[in-house]
Amino acid sequence: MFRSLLPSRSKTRQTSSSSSSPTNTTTMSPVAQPVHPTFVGAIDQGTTSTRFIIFNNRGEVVAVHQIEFEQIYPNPGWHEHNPEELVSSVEQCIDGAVEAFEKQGHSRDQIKAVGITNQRETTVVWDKTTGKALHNAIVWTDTRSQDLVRRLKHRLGSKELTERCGLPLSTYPSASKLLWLLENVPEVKAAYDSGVLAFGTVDTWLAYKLNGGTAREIYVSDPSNASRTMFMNLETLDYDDELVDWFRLDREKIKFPKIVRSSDPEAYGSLASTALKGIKITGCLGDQSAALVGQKGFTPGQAKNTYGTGCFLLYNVGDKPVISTHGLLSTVAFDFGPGKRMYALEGSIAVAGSSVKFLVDNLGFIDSSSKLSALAETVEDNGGVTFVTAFSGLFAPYWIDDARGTLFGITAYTQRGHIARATLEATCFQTKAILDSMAKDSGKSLAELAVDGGMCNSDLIMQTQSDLIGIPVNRPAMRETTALGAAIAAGLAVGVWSDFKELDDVNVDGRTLFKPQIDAASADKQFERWEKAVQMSKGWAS
Ligand SMILES: Nc1ncnc2c1ncn2[C@@H]1O[C@H](COP(=O)(O)OP(=O)(O)O)[C@@H](O)[C@H]1O
Ligand SMILES: O=P(O)(O)OC[C@H](O)CO
Repeated sequence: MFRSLLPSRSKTRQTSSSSSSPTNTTTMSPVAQPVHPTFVGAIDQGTTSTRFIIFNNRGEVVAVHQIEFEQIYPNPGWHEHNPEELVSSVEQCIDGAVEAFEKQGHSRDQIKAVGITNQRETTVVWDKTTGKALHNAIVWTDTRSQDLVRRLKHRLGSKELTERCGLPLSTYPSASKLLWLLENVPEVKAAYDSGVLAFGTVDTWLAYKLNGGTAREIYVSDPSNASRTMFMNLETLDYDDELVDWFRLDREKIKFPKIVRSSDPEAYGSLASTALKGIKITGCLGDQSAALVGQKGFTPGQAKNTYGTGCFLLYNVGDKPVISTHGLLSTVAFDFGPGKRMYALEGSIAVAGSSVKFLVDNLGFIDSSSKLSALAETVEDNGGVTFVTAFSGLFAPYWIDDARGTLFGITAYTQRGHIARATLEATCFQTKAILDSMAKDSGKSLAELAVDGGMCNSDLIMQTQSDLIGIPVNRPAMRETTALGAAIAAGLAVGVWSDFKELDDVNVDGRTLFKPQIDAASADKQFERWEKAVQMSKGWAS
């Protein structure tokens, strides 16, 4: 039953070329000048890769180091990461980026603070007396808790959970992953019974380990991460005893991280090792919140859609949570202190860039993600093919846990290009469904969609998206918005920026606007077909 904590198999390749492709790279750009003497570092620990990026105080990327790490799929629907490898990938990225930074003539003490942003919900458990992980991290996409969730749905009060924590009972949040570990892994249960079990999302694990683990015992999380567990009350931004009790967990036996602000000069400690030893960690945001901050979505009504491994649309709804009645999540956008705490409505798509990687790694259609568009452009349209990429069931707005990936419309006419097109369209269709739900929940329609994330490098995907939703799609030139958000959170805590206003000029140049090129009637017709396919994909994993 137990997966061993496998040794690192990550590869690091260094190059001096400037590239935004998701390979293992160190990038040096000539933007930093002596007139901008302060810098902020950002750890971006995503689902498929880790990056450390050093920004100057104009929000420009000065140095990057990126490493892809091992994806562990022990069984169908299971997805794990080695927690030690996540930490070592961060450490290597810090060292690699600092090396590139110093080669440009800068000194590491010009880096004033470091922020963390991370894949959310992914669950790590460790022994607080040894600091050692007790199991591989269970990744947010993992569906092994499906049966457990079905059982929980029969428990009295299951329908009321969402009002308090903003999330639906599903395999996605951390709660069901933690319960699965307690039910299925004797070491985890033994640690719980003897009161030494520590639980955390990836932010907590990284802050703990980067501070030196048991030496300093930093156990913290920010509200944008803690709001993904199902244990946090959205109003109080603290753990809700009734929620924890509902999951039948004993707070005496399990160490939950303290929930602190997303930007804080002291709470997150400092780096105990690496080239930046002694530098404070002063910002922390779940990656989707960080992207909203990096797009400067500080005011209600602003939204962004991030096309990474999954795809996540966050819409700033203001300083009060809005509970969706149309399949969206309610979450904390960020907490930068009084008057600067915002909530978001979220549309979560489990499979986006991972469907592209599926064509590359599993089916060998192409040899890199960046070639998907070229393959899709070998044909004029999808040739009647629809791909419901429900590898982890379907998340928002459908929440169909027994759907699985299904290809519709295959004929002898179908070419690889048609399947490539259907793959990229799937994320765009699901985004359209989410925007429709958002309009129903908020009573407003978006005028424009700000985008980022690896998949947005494809012009074809962005054009398809704009065509299907009928509004312009606005893509920044600097696409590292997630890391920028973490840097902003960290920089605000130490005065690199004193308020949001100072960020007005950050990341505004060189944006590309994709405008709709098809009429609404043909977009609607395509969308109807997608909705039909979604309904037909139900029930496969029941
Ligand atoms: N040009 C491209 N076209 C389509 N997909 C791409 C392209 N470049 C990267 N991707 C996809 O983007 C994803 C990586 O995006 P990224 O934002 O780094 O994700 P994460 O933060 O989840 O690790 C990968 O799944 C990859 O397949
Ligand atoms: O790795 P990403 O960028 O797809 O983001 C993962 C999310 O945080 C999961 O909720």
